[in-house]
Amino acid sequence: MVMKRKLLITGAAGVIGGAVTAGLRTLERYDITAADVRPDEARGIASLDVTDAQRMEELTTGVDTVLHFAWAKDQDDFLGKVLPINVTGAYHLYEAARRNGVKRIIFASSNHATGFYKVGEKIEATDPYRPDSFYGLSKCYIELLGQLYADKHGISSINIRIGNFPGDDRPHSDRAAHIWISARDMVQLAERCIEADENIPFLCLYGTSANTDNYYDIGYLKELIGYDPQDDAARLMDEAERRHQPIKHDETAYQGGVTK
Ligand SMILES: NC(=O)C1=CN([C@@H]2O[C@H](COP(=O)(O)OP(=O)(O)OC[C@H]3O[C@@H](n4cnc5c(N)ncnc54)[C@H](O)[C@@H]3O)[C@@H](O)[C@H]2O)C=CC1
Ligand SMILES: O=C(O)[C@H]1OC(=O)[C@H](O)[C@@H](O)[C@@H]1O
Repeated sequence: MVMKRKLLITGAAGVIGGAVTAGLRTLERYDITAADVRPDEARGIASLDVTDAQRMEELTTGVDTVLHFAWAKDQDDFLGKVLPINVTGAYHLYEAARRNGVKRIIFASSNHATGFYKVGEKIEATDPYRPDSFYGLSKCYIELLGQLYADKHGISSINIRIGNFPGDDRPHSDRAAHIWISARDMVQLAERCIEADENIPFLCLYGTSANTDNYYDIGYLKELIGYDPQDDAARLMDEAERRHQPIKHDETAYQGGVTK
């Protein structure tokens, strides 16, 4: 009998975690534990509060790869949410992973880790951080937590700087056209990160579809991990225009969509 790779997906009741869990389940190739602070028996989602170190320890037992999508929103409440829930939760995850011999953690980072690069600048995933908010800064911290555990404990850490993934699977704004990722591309990217060479110790990458107007050049990911995105925001925006669906015109000076 072929042993299936054991995955833990956190934040599985959420927009991205839900889509990735459903997509990976249809492949029938993985043994998946899905978990969220909002458990849902009907959807096969167990209970996990990322601030509960003991529960994290239980759920990572015997797991090969964790996909970490759990996140308490209210992005810039540094003292109320970012630090006590999201940063602390990531710490518990890495610690539990270390103790339980988890091989790889795939973390849902964000374009906001580098959101203060100017629109028009072509950036690479190895360029210096330019967080545009406490939210973006917390993503930088957690990416580097991954670097620490990769260097010190040999846990392979892949940080996907996700662009824009709205719940209804279509881009809604001019800015989204540069960073959007479709559900099927997100599932493919997650699967490619799970399957990527086990000797990759640490990797940051931008997670977008094959958008005509992408801020980032992601073409190299095809050779590196086999990511071959199928969708393009420009195509869907043309379609939206034909159907008179509203598109927000929200171009800003900075890639994260922020103003000073
Ligand atoms: N949707 C987007 O456009 C982007 C999302 N991301 C990142 O991707 C991840 C997922 O985002 P979404 O699916 O959009 O968010 P979401 O809010 O739909 O999903 C997050 C999930 O985490 C769960 N959660 C909250 N607190 C928790 C806790 N203490 N313990 C366990 N689970 C908890 C929530 O119940 C929710 O189901 C987040 O880390 C987010 O920062 C990054 C860039 C873009
Ligand atoms: O930049 C964006 O569009 C997205 O980036 C993120 O990191 C957020 O989690 C998401 O709510 C935003 O919509």
